[in-house]
Order: sequence, then structure tokens, then C-alpha cells
Amino acid sequence: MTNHSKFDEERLRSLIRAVPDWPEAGVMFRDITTLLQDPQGMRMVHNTFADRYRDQNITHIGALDARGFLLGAPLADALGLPLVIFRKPGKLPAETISVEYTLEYGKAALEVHKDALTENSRVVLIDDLIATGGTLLAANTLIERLGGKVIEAAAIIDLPALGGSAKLETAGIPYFALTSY
Ligand SMILES: O=P(O)(O)OC[C@H]1O[C@H](OP(=O)(O)OP(=O)(O)O)[C@H](O)[C@@H]1O
Ligand SMILES: Nc1ncnc2[nH]cnc12
Repeated sequence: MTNHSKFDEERLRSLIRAVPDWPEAGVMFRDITTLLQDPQGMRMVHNTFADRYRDQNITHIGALDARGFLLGAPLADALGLPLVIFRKPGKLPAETISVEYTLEYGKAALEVHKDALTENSRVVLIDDLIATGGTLLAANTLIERLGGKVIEAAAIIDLPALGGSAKLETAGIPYFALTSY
């Protein structure tokens, strides 16, 4: 099922807005709200991810709170796979496991339901952006604790200068990003 227009990185980049000094001085915020407002651009993104992970024996899509949800839900739908959400603390109602990590601008923690994955789950993790990699590495820790494995971490944007994709590589987690800044 690849009868759709092919991936156009320049077009994608034209839809991502750069906001300097937000949320604090020195951060160049890569804003995907402008991409979200372009249905054809979003379809191109969703199709690119779906084509990459179709027929890979993936068992679950793992989506990161909150912007990752916007990508994970359509991907899980396109591939007919269960969606597992990794949430900020205090949002999941049943029994959870939790991990703390550091971000580009602060500290955070991530939780997942204990029964969201089973032993030998093969998970594609998805988020909008890789910065320090803390969020994706935290999700990987939770997945490993539940006996699963991350097959690839996917994002729209990689910020290699912040070191996250290198950290993923060192940790043996393959990653895939549609563009980088
Ligand atoms: O690679 P890292 O350094 O971990 O940074 C990337 C994460 O930071 C942003 O999320 P944020 O925590 O700002 O939350 P949001 O998605 O709720 O806006 C982004 O959406 C990624 O999840
Ligand atoms: N520079 C950045 N732009 C957008 N989202 C981010 N999350 C962490 N760093 C970010």
C-alpha cells in the first residue's frame, strides 16, 4: 500500500516553525503546530512512518506524552496494532511503573501501565522530536523492565547537537528521524 505521494523533506521543513528563546533563552523551539494544520503534510508524515514499519513484526506502537500521541495513534491505526501510551506522572489510573529522567530544559518522569506490554513485545516508539534523548531512553527503560524490546525510535525531528540520537545509538536503540536541525 504505497500509492501515495512520496516523502518530501523540504516540504516538511517548510511546515515546521522555529521559535527562538522558548520556553527559555537559548532554546530554539521546533514547533510542529504549523505542520499539524496542514492535512497533506500530516498525511505525508503518517504514510512515511506507516510504510517504514509495515511488515516488520512489530507488536505495539509506543507513543510519548504528549506530542507523540499525535503520531502514535494514526500509526497504530494504519498498522492495526495496539497503542501503548507513555505518560507524565499521575495520569494513568491502573498499576504503573515509573522512571525519572532529565530534559533539555528540566527534569521529568515517565510512566506506563504494568499490563500494557507483554514479554517479547516488539515496540516502535514514536515522538515528535529527539533532543537529549531522555524521553525515549526513559521509555526504553520501562519497556525493558516489562520484558519488551524497542525495535526503533521514530521522530519527525532530530536535534543531533543535543546528543540524543547519539545516546540512543550508544544504547543500541536504532532511531529514525524525518529531518534534523
Ligand atoms: O529528547 P528529549 O530531551 O527527551 O526531548 C524531547 C521531548 O521533549 C518534548 O516533550 P515535552 O516534555 O516538552 O512535552 P510535550 O510533548 O507534552 O509538549 C518532545 O515532545 C519530546 O517528547
Ligand atoms: N528544541 C525543542 N523544540 C521542540 N520541542 C522540544 N523538546 C525539547 N527540546 C525541544
